Amino acid sequence: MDAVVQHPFARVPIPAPKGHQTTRKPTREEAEAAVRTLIAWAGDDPAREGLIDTPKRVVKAYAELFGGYAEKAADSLERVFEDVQGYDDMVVLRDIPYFSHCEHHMVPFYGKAHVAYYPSNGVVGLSKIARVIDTYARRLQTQEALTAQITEAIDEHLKPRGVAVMIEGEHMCMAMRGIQKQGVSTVTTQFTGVFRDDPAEQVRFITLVRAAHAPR
Ligand SMILES: Nc1nc2c(ncn2[C@@H]2O[C@H](COP(=O)(O)OP(=O)(O)OP(=O)(O)O)[C@@H](O)[C@H]2O)c(=O)[nH]1
Repeated sequence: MDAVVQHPFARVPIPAPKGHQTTRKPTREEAEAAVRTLIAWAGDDPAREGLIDTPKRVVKAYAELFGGYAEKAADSLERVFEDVQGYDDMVVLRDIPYFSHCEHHMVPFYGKAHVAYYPSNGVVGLSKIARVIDTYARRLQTQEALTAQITEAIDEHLKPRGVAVMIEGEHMCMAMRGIQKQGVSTVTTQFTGVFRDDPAEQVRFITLVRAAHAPR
């Protein structure tokens, strides 16, 4: 059997060709060869003109689409603004777009994320919340794990009085293949602190999120 490598960011061992070291990330050339194999397996000719550079492009695209493995949410949440001049109510960011890939089929799911927290030790820059979402979305995910990881990162690093995260997603693995149901929206939520303990806080969060979608 081929040796197995444990990529530092991978959750499962990656089969490696014989003779390779056992603890390294596959090279760009190996990744490109894997794309050529998939093209041929799908039934096309990886050597034809239109496809000749495709493995390079795919690997470059993967570096971007899965760039979240090389990032830490903590880095985005490091800088806290403590002087918020008396503000201690809910901060809500709604309709943050995200793109991710399901870990089952490696096809996209995407939609909107809504995040709220009650500051206790200060606030973070608004863009940093969106960065945390991207750090986790740009990995192989389930929507549930994505929701939990975003919630946990904000809770752990900001230590607010509570965090609420709601994610809406359409999964291409359900729309383009398999059951082929288009337009299905999956909604996941996770709450900590006051949001978890007080259902009225959940209602307030959901009301504020929904207000964005109310007809004008
Ligand atoms: N809970 C959850 N399931 C997901 C997510 N993304 C994809 N799935 C589901 O993962 C399941 C994988 O099921 P399997 O039976 O192992 O794979 P499959 O034969 O391709 O299943 P079908 O999609 O039903 O054709 C499917 O039901 C997908 O809809 C996600 O984010 N969360």
